[in-house]
Amino acid sequence: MTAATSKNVVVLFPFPGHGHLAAFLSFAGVLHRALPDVAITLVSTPRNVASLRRATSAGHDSFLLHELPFVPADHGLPAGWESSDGVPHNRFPDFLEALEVLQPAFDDFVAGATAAGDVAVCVVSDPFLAWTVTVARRRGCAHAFFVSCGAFGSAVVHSLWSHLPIRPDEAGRILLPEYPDVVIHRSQVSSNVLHPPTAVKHRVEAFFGRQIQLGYKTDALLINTVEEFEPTGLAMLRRTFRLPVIPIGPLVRASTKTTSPETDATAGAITSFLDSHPPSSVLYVSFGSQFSIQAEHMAELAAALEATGRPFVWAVKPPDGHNINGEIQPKWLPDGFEERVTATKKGLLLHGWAPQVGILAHHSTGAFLSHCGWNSVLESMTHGVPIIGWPLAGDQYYNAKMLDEEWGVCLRVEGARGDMDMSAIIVDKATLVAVVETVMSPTAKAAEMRQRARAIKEIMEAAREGGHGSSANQALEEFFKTMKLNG
Ligand SMILES: O=c1ccn([C@@H]2O[C@H](COP(=O)(O)OP(=O)(O)O[C@H]3O[C@H](CO)[C@@H](O)[C@H](O)[C@H]3O)[C@@H](O)[C@H]2O)c(=O)[nH]1
Repeated sequence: MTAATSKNVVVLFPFPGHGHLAAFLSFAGVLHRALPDVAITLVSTPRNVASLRRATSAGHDSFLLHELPFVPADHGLPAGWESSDGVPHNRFPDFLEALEVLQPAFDDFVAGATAAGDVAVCVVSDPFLAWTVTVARRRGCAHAFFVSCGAFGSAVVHSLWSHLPIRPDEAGRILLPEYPDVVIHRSQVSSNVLHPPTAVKHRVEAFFGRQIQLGYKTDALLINTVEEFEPTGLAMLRRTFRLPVIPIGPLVRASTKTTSPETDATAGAITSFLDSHPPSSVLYVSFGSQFSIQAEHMAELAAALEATGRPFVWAVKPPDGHNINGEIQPKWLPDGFEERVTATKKGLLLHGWAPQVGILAHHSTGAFLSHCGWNSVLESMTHGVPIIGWPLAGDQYYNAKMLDEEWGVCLRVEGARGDMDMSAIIVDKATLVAVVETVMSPTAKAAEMRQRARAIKEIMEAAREGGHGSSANQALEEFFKTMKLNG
């Protein structure tokens, strides 16, 4: 691939949430390596730009940052609410609507970028910021969505959003008109999108209605996935959108180096814990950067982990309804739980940010109990680690469904299907013990899951950017052609 002239400008606009920002950062890195002379700018609100700047100082120095003015209080949001990570689920519609007001400032920025005349400006945004299409069209720019979720999950979510409000049948089944083969259960969709309507649901419906219509006006969909890993989901999206649907993945963060005495100490403790256990014997538990399980489920999970006696590393966060970046209160875990598992060297509780990729890369990690956020899915699959799926919201249900039904690499926790605000979720100690034992003990199912995870790992390795004939390279070429960038 030859270098482009600096007359190419790519403007990347991620949705403000950790998983989305991280995926866009990886994408920026890939773009820069493929076309070093393209000017890449990441655009976001002040706090997110500050966090991207910190990431920049850790090695991403290949792009510029641009800050759009955003004051949460102007939209009735508490100070600091600039990232979906800190926004409680019942305020999510407020957050989504607030971001729509960034449009005039973004328009000014794109107008400035195109002012030079002979510059090709291309806008790549998150689908949650679909209004960027309007700006791109107004300013004569190419536009693509970069979807940091998987293809199957995106197709299902898109279908659900296209038919709001959702009316399950008497058995709780939801049929997707575009995809008659896919059946979703009522407990696998957010209550925000279910019939009967309420004032909040009307707002969510109106927001998604706007996104859906704009979604068809883009030039391409870039998906952080791999053709051979998600043929069904990609085919579904291509059928629906009739646009280039380009699997650009797997974009997965590298296992990062530690940068402070504090993180060095944590990393050291994790490594020595993992080193002290046999290969594939440790269960890693994490529910991502935005979600947490309910308080009663935390207690059941802790009791189950202790009962199995299987070694585990748990990136533990306060339960749903609390600040998930806050301290763990003793009442959320069984009495003396952490002290006991630490003393017996059976468990390691990680408070704060866990070095997830490093843990998944360690040979002692045997399975991942995960909410099935797409980044976690890709990180697990690129390291050949099978998943115990405990989805909590949105695409996570469909990611788990795809991994389970298409690949047999994920065992879903029975009963963990309800969304965050449904009281009818039943996940108890016995259920959790059974599923952990199935995956962590030498069962036929566990062996099969490991073998399938290894097969997916190979697919991911073959696809990765850089290798000769890699499908990620082909995808990039297709992207450059569609966006009319010089490759
Ligand atoms: O202690 C932690 C917690 C998280 N992570 C990282 O944070 C990311 C989490 O991403 P993901 O697994 O996708 O979960 P969420 O943060 O919940 O991601 C949101 O965004 C995803 C798409 O980008 C969607 O698939 C999810 O449903 C949505 O919740 C991953 O890279 C993890 O490695 C850590 O490194 N340490």
